[in-house]
Amino acid sequence: MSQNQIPALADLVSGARIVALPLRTKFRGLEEREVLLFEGPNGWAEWSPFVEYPDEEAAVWLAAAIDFAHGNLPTLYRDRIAVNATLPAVAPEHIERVLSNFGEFATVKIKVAEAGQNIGDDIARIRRVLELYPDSKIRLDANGGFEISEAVDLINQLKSLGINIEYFEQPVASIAEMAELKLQVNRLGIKIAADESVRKVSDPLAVAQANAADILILKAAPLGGIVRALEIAAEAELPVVVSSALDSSVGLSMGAYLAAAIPNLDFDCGLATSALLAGDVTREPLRAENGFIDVRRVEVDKSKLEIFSAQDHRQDWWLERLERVYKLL
Ligand SMILES: O=C(O)CCC(=O)c1ccccc1C(=O)O
Ligand SMILES: [Mg+2]
Repeated sequence: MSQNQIPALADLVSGARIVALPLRTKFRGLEEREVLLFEGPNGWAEWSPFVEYPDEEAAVWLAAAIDFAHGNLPTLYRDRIAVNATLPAVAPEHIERVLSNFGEFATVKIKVAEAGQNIGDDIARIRRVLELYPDSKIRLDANGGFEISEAVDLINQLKSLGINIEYFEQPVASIAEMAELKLQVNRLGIKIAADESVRKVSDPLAVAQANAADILILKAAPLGGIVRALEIAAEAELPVVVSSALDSSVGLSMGAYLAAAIPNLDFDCGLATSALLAGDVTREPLRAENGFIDVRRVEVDKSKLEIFSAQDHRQDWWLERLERVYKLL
């Protein structure tokens, strides 16, 4: 981004709106999602690095948000995006309720490898989803939580149950483990997708160069924005899936623009997560309808900002974080 497209810090601070959105279901251990919103010439943008992220990482998310509010927008190839339902690592008895918020969908991403759970819990979750939605495609996401042997164990157990998966997202943590696991399971017809190995490493292309993934998950915010994410997609020469980070509809709109700007998009995208929120910042949320979300900007609603306004000390925390992180741009 060129310097002249970066707004002054004082303008960012005075225009910042900070909300704490309630979740319907705990996700990543969270019951509320804090996000900072601001408006630029293009419209609203969201800055919402998770609170534990260090400033250097949060700065990449800020560059992405500023670019979406102030920068040039890409050429778009489509005006709606096919999306998957996202199922947190809930117990089987909660699955029907959680998935009912997503409307119709063809694909479910199921979280596995949750701390404190075991592979039996994962299998039970997967089987319950297929009981409720026998025709849905299933993908798994372990957030790097498995050892290689555990991932292989889960894959083999699913095989013996006759359950096919579309792909397995970040089953293990490191690129070296991803490469080794991919070798083992590609033989069984299982594809490996990289998420953290793209967005939480110094070189987002390293996992592709190491032949350690079949698919890349691309998230606009942690990659520094739509332009950078598109470059990665073009250079990696792998199929990509655009996903999000439990954003408000404003953050999801950036994901929708990125997904719309990818020339070849063959998988459903992880952009239906507004269904996990019990509140949003707009009267017209980017909600999946019949398995698609629109590609459009989102208008923020003043009364929603008030209803979900974060507590004073959290506002202060975010504004101080913004001032520190801005200096890193
Ligand atoms: O990809 C999806 O289906 C939704 C987004 C998602 O799973 C997610 C949301 C917040 C933080 C991390 C992740 C993740 O993909 O690991
Ligand atoms: Mg993931």
